[in-house]
Amino acid sequence: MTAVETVGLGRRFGRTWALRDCGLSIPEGRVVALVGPNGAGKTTLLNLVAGLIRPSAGSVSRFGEPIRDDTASLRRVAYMAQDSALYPTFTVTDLLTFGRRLNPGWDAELARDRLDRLGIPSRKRVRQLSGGQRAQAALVLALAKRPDLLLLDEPLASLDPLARHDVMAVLMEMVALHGTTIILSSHIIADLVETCDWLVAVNGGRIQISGEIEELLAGHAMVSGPREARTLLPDRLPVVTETTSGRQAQLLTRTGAETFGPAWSTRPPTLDELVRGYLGTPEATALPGPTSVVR
Ligand SMILES: Nc1ncnc2c1ncn2[C@@H]1O[C@H](COP(=O)(O)OP(=O)(O)OP(=O)(O)O)[C@@H](O)[C@H]1O
Repeated sequence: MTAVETVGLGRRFGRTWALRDCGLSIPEGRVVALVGPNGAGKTTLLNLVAGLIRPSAGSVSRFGEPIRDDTASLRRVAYMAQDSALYPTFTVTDLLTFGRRLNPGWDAELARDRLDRLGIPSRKRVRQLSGGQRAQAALVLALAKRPDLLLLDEPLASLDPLARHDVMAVLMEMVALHGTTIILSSHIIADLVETCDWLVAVNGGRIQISGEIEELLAGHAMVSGPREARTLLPDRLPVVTETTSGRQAQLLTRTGAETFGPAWSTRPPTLDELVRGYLGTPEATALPGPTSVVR
């Protein structure tokens, strides 16, 4: 089953398109890394999938159904927004009471255990928590709802490295135990490598990549060799991006494990190299179709 499907999805603010022609099909049970530079359209996409804003064009469906405002549909989704707007005068206990009353499937044990483990005192008010503690509390609210689809907008941004690692482990547990589909945006690719198995890259309001990370890595190569041997590479090589450093040239290509003679070495890219290669070349795309061969 598809967890999220968008067809020709677009959202305009005034005359500016924040997101355009977005076609995505994300299978259930995936942990999706949503990446893109500042202002790319990531939050806009998450807001559309959460149903917080309406499309200016196209459509979104979750679990095969168009987004509706009814409680049954909303119950399946949790969204932790970037600014995790928690009521500042609420205590942590108030937040949990609020969560329990609003959500029939509320997992009180999960919420309590996690807050205890994080050492977040339940008597403290939201405004007395640190930025990282507030983010953790917001995440607890999202997790304890036990959603089928969990949307997280930069959940790791205010967390220290250990906390980031811990959050990713909790997300993995959610997927393993409940088959939750998770879409999380982040600027720190290293945090995503071990956990995410699907990549969506947005750039300038357009989707550049959407696919299984393993397949994407296997379908690309880092090709390195001496600059002066550049002419020995095939003319029609699908190059995503090319950099030179001293006498060395390095290309990210859509060629998989091909080899190009003794002067050139080929290896699969890392996730970071793949993402940087595409985001640095906004016109490149790894989506299927006639635009997929870059140059
Ligand atoms: N409510 C709004 N009114 C006007 N413009 C908006 C609004 N929300 C977003 N935009 C514009 O839409 C574009 C995409 O913004 P969005 O917040 O989706 O980007 P993002 O990828 O989440 O960025 P970041 O990584 O900086 O959080 C930007 O140009 C932004 O200025």
